[in-house]
Amino acid sequence: MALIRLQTEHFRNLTGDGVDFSPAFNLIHGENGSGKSSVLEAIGYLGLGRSFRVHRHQAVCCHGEKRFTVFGALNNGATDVSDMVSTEVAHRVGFARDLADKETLLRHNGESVRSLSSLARLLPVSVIDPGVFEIVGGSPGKRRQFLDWSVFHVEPSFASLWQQCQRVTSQRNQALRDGRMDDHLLRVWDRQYGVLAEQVTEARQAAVTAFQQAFETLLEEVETPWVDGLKVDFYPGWDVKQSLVDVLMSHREQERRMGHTLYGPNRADLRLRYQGRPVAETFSRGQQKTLVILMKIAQGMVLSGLGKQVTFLLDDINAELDLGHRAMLANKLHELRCQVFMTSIERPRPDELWREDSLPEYRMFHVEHGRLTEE
Ligand SMILES: Nc1ncnc2c1ncn2[C@@H]1O[C@H](COP(=O)(O)OP(=O)(O)OP(=O)(O)O)[C@@H](O)[C@H]1O
Repeated sequence: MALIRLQTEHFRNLTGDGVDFSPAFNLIHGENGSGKSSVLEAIGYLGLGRSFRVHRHQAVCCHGEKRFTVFGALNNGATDVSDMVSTEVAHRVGFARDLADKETLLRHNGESVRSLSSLARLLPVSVIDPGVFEIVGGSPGKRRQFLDWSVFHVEPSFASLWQQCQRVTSQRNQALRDGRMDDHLLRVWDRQYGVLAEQVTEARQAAVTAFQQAFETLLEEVETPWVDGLKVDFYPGWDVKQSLVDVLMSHREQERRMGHTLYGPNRADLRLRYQGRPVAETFSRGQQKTLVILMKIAQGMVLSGLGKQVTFLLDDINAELDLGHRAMLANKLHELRCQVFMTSIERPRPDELWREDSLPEYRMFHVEHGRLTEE
């Protein structure tokens, strides 16, 4: 599905006029501080239920207002190229947040919805902003987030499984910190944690395998000098030659000393290495950004194989990327037949990104003082 209409109320500096989008490419340009990232952030709310820039809803609510809303209309998704550009509305979705009573209201086709994941399933949103560098050089948690995004979209029941696993982890942590807790009770938590950990890891492993296949195919197609020697490996959070329960037993004292769980899916990671060294230590900024965008495109390929269309939010495409890399990525996104929102300060030149005979369907927008208008 693709977002074909957006309307906001009291969202940052956006004036909120309804705007129609292309189900393919949307190129948005405007000066610093005009509202480009805010447009992407508002779209992100419909697919993520939160901001991808800040932790608190309060920050995105227009100064002086107490409530903000984001409404979107989605088409019915792409089963072939002609469907992909369909502008017929199939779903109406909404997100509203009241700051005073701290209440979130979610709507789908006029009805209230309780869980965020039902909105997220409709609009899989993949964000490419300055935060992507954390996927390479940040904590393992950032890479788990990256991985779990595709696990969730491949297997939607993963969200509640992961929630249960996190609940048991925090109860177990509490038990580890509580010196009076006897070993018998801790073993009960271990067993529960072990069962959930196996299920989480199985779902993650399946997603990683599908991702690795897509990523390899993609790397074979692109001409980047660093393609050979690049490895993305999944570490489940413990050495799976042993059962997690055994690992926990043999590290009981260490975990008691630290006061939290040291092994299991909450420690999983994706290890990115180039010629045996961490990518974060060897790749330039431009190479890191290219790598993460390719990884996200590979996730998009996996979802596309399941009949789901990803909406990519690419904030400031020009930063760190030369024209050659921008064009390569724009072409790959075009081949994927996904929806893309791309921002830049300068007006983009489609003829620089795509050859004339392979120009995608696109719309061009300008943002000025929070007002988004089609050119
Ligand atoms: N809660 C808010 N209420 C009103 N205005 C806000 C709020 N938060 C941010 N702004 C303003 O909204 C404007 C748009 O910010 P945004 O980050 O979207 O700009 P941008 O076009 O992406 O800029 P840049 O090119 O510098 O990244 C800024 O001028 C900012 O000061």
